[in-house]
Amino acid sequence: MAREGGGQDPARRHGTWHGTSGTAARRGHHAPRPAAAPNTGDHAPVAAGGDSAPRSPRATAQADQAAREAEQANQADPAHQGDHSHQAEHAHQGNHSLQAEHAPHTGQAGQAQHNGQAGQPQHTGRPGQSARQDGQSPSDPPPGHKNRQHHRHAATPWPEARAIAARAARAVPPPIPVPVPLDAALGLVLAAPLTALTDLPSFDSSAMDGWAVAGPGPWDVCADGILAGHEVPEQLADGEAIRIATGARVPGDATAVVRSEHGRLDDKGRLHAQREVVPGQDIRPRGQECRTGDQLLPPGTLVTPAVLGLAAAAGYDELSTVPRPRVEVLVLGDELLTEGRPRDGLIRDALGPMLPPWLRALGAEVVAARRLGDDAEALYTAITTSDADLILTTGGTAAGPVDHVHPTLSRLGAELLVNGVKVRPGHPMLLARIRENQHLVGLPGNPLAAVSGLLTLAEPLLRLLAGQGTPEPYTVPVRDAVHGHPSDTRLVPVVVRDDRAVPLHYYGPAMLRGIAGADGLAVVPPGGAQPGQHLEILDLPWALSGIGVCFT
Ligand SMILES: Nc1nc2c(c(=O)[nH]1)N[C@H]1C(S)=C(S)[C@@H](COP(=O)(O)OP(=O)(O)OC[C@H]3O[C@@H](n4cnc5c(N)ncnc54)[C@H](O)[C@@H]3O)O[C@H]1N2
Ligand code: MOO
Repeated sequence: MAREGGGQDPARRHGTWHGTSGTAARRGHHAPRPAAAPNTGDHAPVAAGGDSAPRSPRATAQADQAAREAEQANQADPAHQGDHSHQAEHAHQGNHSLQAEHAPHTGQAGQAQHNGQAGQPQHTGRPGQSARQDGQSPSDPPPGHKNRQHHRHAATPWPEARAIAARAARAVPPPIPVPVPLDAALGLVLAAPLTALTDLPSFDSSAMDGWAVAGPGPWDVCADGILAGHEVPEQLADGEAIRIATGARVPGDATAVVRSEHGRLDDKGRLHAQREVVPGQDIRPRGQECRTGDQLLPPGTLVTPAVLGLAAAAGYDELSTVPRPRVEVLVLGDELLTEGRPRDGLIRDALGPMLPPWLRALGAEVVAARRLGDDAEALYTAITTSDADLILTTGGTAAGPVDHVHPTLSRLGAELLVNGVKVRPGHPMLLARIRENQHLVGLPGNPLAAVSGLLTLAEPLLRLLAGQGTPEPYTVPVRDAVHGHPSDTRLVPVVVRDDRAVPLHYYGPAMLRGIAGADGLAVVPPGGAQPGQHLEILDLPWALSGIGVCFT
C-alpha cells in the first residue's frame, strides 16, 4: 500500500539509487485499509499437498522446501489465505486447498482492487465483472492505437500481448554486430554464422596412446616417440612403428594406430598386434569434423560454454555478437525503503534488487537502475533523457493520484501498443513505443504482478532484441486442479516434480513467496485447469541452469 503523505522521502534517505523525488504528492489510491490484519489475501487455488512425489531433476531443493513450507503454513494457518477484510464473505477461508468444484464466489472486485487483490480470480467468480476489473469500456480504441485517454482501455488477451511485444522488437532496426573476445561472449548471441577457420582436426592425429604403424606387422619400433604438439614426425616405412600419444600428429604413411593395451613387444623389441588391425583405425583424419569454411552454427545461436569451446577449437579469438539490449529500470514509489525492515507504512523495495539480475538473465545489459519516487517531472525527464532500448518502470501504472506512468506517456506522445493485459496478476501492465528504437514496459507495482509483466511483455521483447528468437513453448501436465479467472489468463508459480507441475501457494499479486521457490509459472487459461491438463510453463531463467551460468 502506498504511503499516503507526510514523512521524509525515502528516496532521499538512501543514497545508492538516484532518488529524484521531492514531491509532496503521495499515492493514495490504495487508501482503504484492510479491516483486520494487513493480510494480503491470497487464496490457494489448488490442492497442492503431498510432497512425497519423487523429485524431478528440475525441482531445486529450495523449491521443494518452499513448497513444503507453504503447504505446512497453509494447513497451520488458514487465515493467511485470505484478505481478512473479505473474511466474512468467504466461507472457504479455512480450506487451504480450494477444490475445482468450489462454486465461484461473488466478486469483491472493487474492494479487492483497493487492496491490490484484483488479480485474485477466486474472489471474482462472475464473468460479467471482469470488464469492470479491467477498466474496460466498449467504446475504447483497441490496443496499438495512439491513445491519449490512457486510463480507459481495452485489455489485450495474454497470448496476443506477448505476440505484440515480439512484433514490436522485430520492428526495431537491427543493431550493428559487436566483436567480443571469447571470454566476454558467454550469454550473447551470434550475429554471424560461426564458420570454421580451419579444418578440424587440422592434421591427421592419433585417437589413442599406442603405436603408429605402417603396413602389416610385426613392426620394428623406432627409438623416438611422438607427443601431442610435437614436430611433424618422419615418414614411416612399411614394417615400422613409432610410439605415439593421443592427439599427436600421425606420421605420413602410417596406416593405423595400435592401442598400447593391444600391442606386445617381443624380446627383440618388435611390436605384435594382439587384435586384428583395421587400416585407418584410431586415426582421426584431418577435416573429420569440418573443413575450412563450413558453417558450424547459424546466426542467432546463444553462446554457451560449449559454443565457446567450439569457437576456440575452430580458431576464433572473438565472436561477432548481437549487442545486449540496454535496459534502464525506473522504480517508482515514495513508499519504498532500500534497507532495513518495513516501518511506519513504508515497505522494502522488492523490485530494485530483483529486476536487474533477472533482466541480465534474459540477455539484457542494465545500464541504470534508479529510484524516482512518485514524481511526474522526474519520470518525464528520466524517459526523455534515456538512450536505453527498453525503459522498464515499476509501479504507477494504475489510475491513482500519483500513478504517473499513463499521464507521462500521454505527455510524451508515446504510442501505447499494449494497455492492460487480460492476465492475473499484472493486468495493468503496458507496453509503449517511445521512439522507433525505444520502448517502455510499465510493470505494475505489486511484485508478482511485476514478474507477470516482465515475463509477458519484457521477456519476448528482450529475447528478440537480443537476437535470441522465441523459445518453443512447452507444456507439462498439472498435478492439481487450478482455479481460473473467468475471462483472463492466470500465471501461477509451480515446481515441476516427476514431470508434473505442482502449483504453489502464496501466489497473490503482492507476494513473492511462491515464485521464489518456483521452477516456473504455469499459464492457466481462462476457466482454470483440471488435474492432468497440459499447461504451458514459462521458465524462470535460473531454474534449469543455475545461478552461476546465466547471470553473466
Ligand atoms: N482503482 C483501481 N485500483 C487498482 C487497480 C485497478 O484496476 N483499479 N489495479 C490494482 C492492481 S491489480 C495493481 S497490480 C496495482 C497496480 O498499481 P501500480 O502499478 O500503480 O502500482 P503502485 O500503486 O505503485 O503499487 C502497487 C502496490 O505495489 C507496491 N509496490 C510498488 N512498488 C514496489 C516495489 N518496488 N517493491 C515492493 N512493492 C512495491 C506498492 O506499495 C503497492 O502496495 O493497482 C491496483 N489498484
Ligand atoms: O493483480 Mo494486479 O493485476 O496485482 O497486477
